[in-house]
Amino acid sequence: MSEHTGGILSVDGLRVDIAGSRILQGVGFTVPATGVTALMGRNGAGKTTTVRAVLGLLPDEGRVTGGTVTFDGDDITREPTHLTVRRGIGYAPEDRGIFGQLTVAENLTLAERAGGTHHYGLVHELFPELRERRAQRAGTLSGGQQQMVAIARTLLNDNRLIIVDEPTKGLAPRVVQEVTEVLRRAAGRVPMLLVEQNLAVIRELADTAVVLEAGKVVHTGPAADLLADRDLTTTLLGVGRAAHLRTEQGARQDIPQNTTTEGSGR
Ligand SMILES: Nc1ncnc2c1ncn2[C@@H]1O[C@H](COP(=O)(O)OP(=O)(O)OP(=O)(O)O)[C@@H](O)[C@H]1O
Repeated sequence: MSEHTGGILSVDGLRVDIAGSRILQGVGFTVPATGVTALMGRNGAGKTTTVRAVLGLLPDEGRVTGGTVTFDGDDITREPTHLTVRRGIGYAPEDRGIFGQLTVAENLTLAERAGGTHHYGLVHELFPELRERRAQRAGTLSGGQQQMVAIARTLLNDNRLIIVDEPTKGLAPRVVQEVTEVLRRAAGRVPMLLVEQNLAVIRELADTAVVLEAGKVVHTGPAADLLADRDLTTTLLGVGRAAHLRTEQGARQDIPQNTTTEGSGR
């Protein structure tokens, strides 16, 4: 765990252009070295672009045109992805990034980072289901189980931060609940930057909230304070009273679908 007082990850004045358009307009926030930091914002606000810029994974037509990204005190702006990842950053992308034709065990083996320790004991302690299903093809797992594989892949290596992009997007409420539990187990072991729009998930997991709007940070603070302020969540996230009520009443039993993204199934 980092001793760096400024947080494990700092993004400062980050500007990103994609295909000639300015997508990030000077994004700045710090991810504390403990707990879950939620990166929130409406569709198209720039959440995925932010995490992809941090990881050096912008599309070919995208580039960082200003600002800095610092990990554990080191400047990693524009660093090649393989070097950034080796510093100890795990990433579960929005599409989960798992290989459907391969087994659970093969998916984990492929995630092993060369030269490091591989924490199979931890993965199987947190997710015993994956040991039971090690011979099953990942593509035949449920959505919740697939997300478990994606998170397990990040915990397998010596990571000091894991970044998880919209793990509940498009999932049915019951599966959202399963994925929330998976994330909770992971968050007990390593700090997490969680891109998420579902307020019930944020309420369950997040310590800190960072809200993006049109490529800028428009709010940073304790997640509980943001969720307690209905006017603010309505203004920043466009969520109405109904979402709040569902979140408050059903956070444990029946977490609602994404507040701004409808979806169903896996
Ligand atoms: N490859 C690309 N080419 C052109 N524009 C892009 C590209 N990738 C992202 N953008 C634009 O950048 C903006 C931010 O997109 P981004 O995916 O970062 O938002 P987001 O907050 O993650 O949204 P969502 O919740 O819908 O995933 C959007 O307007 C999007 O259209």
